[in-house]
Amino acid sequence: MTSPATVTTAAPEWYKSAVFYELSVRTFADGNGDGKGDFPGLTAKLDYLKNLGVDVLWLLPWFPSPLRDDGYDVADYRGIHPDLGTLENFKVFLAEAHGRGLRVIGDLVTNHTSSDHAWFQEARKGPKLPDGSDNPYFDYYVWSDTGSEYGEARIIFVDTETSNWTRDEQSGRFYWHRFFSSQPDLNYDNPKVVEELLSAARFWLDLGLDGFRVDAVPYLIEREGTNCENLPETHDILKKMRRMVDAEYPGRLLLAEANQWPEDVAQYFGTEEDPEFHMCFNFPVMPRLYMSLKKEDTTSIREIMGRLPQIPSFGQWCTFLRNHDELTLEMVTEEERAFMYAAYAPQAEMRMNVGIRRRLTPLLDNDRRRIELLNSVLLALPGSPILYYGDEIGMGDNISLFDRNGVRTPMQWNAGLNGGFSTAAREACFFPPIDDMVYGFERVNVVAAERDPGSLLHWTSRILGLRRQYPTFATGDLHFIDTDNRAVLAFVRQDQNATLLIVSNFAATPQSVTLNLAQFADKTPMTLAGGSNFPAIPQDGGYTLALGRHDYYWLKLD
Ligand SMILES: OC[C@H]1O[C@H](O[C@H]2O[C@H](CO)[C@@H](O)[C@H](O)[C@H]2O)[C@H](O)[C@@H](O)[C@@H]1O
Ligand SMILES: [Ca+2]
Repeated sequence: MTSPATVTTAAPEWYKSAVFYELSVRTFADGNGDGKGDFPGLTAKLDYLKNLGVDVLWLLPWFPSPLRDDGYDVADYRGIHPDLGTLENFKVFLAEAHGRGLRVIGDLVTNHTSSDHAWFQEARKGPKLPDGSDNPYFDYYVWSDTGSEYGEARIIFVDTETSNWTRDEQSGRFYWHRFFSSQPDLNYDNPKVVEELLSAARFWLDLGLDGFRVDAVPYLIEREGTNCENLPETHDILKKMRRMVDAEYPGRLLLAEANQWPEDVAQYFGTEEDPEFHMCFNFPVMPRLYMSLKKEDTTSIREIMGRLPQIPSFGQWCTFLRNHDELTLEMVTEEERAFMYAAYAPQAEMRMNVGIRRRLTPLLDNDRRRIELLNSVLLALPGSPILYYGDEIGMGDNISLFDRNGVRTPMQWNAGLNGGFSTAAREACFFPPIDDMVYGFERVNVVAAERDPGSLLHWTSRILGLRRQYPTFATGDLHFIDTDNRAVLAFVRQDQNATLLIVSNFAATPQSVTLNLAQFADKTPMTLAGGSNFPAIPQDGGYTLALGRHDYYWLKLD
C-alpha cells in the first residue's frame, strides 16, 4: 500500500476551513459479514464520504474494550478492537482516506481507562506487592480509604451512578470515577500517567493520524474544595500535550471535548504564547439552536455567541447539532432545560442523564424545512461544523435501546438486508438496524437518497459545496444585525474577501423583518446559490425582507 501517509496542504491551519464527519466504525459498514462494522467496511465507503463533501473523519474509539461505554472504556490504547479489524486494516484505511484528501482524527480517552485495562488490574493489587516492593500501577489511579473526598464534584452519569467513588473488593479501597464505575479515573498527578497517554498518542500520530478529539478534558485533576473541573493543573497537562504535538507532529490537530460554559471552555484554547487546543466544541450554542426554533425567538443564540471570549489566532470553534451522546442540556439554565425537555422529549424514555437521547431528524419531527434551517445556521456560524453520520440522509433513532445506543444504530446504505450495513443475520448485527415505517432502511437509505435529486443528502452536499466557495464562512468575523423580529436571526460574516449576510427565520410561519443595514447602505445583496440580485439597501439602512416558514437567505453584499 503506497498511498500518501498524510494529506499535504500548504495551510497549517487546515482545520479552520474543514467540515468534519463523526462516525463509529462499529456501526458504519461491515466488511466481513459478522454483523459488526469494521475498517475494511469503512474503507469501502470512503468515496461516499468524499462525494458528500466532508474533509475530516472523526472516528469514535476503536480500541480494545469491554464496551461498557461503547469503547470510551479503553482496555489498550495501542490496539484495534478485534471486531473492527487489524492494525493492518487500519493502516490501509488511513492511507486510502489520505489518498482521497480526507483527514482522520481519533478519540483520545484521557480521563479514565476501562476497569479491564491491565493498569487497573495491576493497581488493584494495592500499593505494595506480595514481595514488599512498590506497585508502580497503584498510583495510576485515584484511591481513597473512605470514599469521602471531593464531595463538591457533581455526578455526570446521574441515571446510573450514585457516587464518584466505588469500593474495589480486591484492594479494599475506593477508586474515583467521573463516569461509569467501570471507568476508573487516571491519576494525572502521577507524571508517569501523563507520559503513558502522550506515548499512546504518539503511537497513532506516528502512523499518520491527523489528530485527536480529546475526551472529557475538564476532569483530569481533583482538588479538595473545588468541583474538580477546569483546574489550572489540568490545563498544565493539556498544554504539555499541545507542546508535544507542536514539537513532534506539527500540523496535527487537538480538539477539546469540554462541555462547559463559554468563559471556561475558552480557557482550553490556551493563549497565543502558551497554546492548548486548536479547537473546542461550542457546547453552549448547540441547545440554543433547538430552543430558538421552538420558542421562535433567537435571542439566546445572540446572547451566548456574544458571551464567547476572544480566542487565540490559531483557535477555531467546532459546531455541531448532534453527536453520539445525548443532546446535552448541561449548558442551559434549569428553566431552559425544563423547556427543552417539554419541547423535545415528551416521553420520559427520551430523557437521559442531563439530556435527550434522540437523533436530529426525529427531534425536528422529520420536517425538512427545520432540518435545513438548523443545518444552514450551523454551517454559517463561526466554527468548523461536524455532521453526525446518518443525519445527512435523515436517519431516525431507536429509544428502546439501552443508554445512548438508540442514536448509534447501523448506517442505512440501501433497502436490502440490514439496510446494506451487513450481510449477517439481523440478530447478529451489533445494534439492530432501524426498520420502522418512517425511518426504516427500506425508505431512508443512501441509494434512495442518491437517486432523488431533491433528497436531503443532495441538499447537504450542495450546501457544503456552496460553503466551500466562500472561505469567509470559515474565518470571517461575526456581527449580529439588529432586527425588529426576534424569530429572525440575522448576522454578517465578513473578511477582506467577502461580506456575507445570513438571515434565518426560526418561526413556523412566514415572517417579515426589517434589518438595520445602515453600514451597508447602497450595496445590492445577491443570493449565494442562484446569483439573483435583491433590491439595493437604502440610505437609511432599513431593509425589509419576507421569509417563508423556516426559510433562510445566504446573501453576498459586495
Ligand atoms: O468517556 C466518558 C464519556 O465521555 C464523553 O462524555 C461526554 O458526554 C457526556 C454525555 O454523554 C457529557 O455529559 C460529558 O460532559 C462529556 O464529557 C463521551 O462523549 C461519552 O460518549 C462518554 O460516555
Ligand atoms: Ca465485521
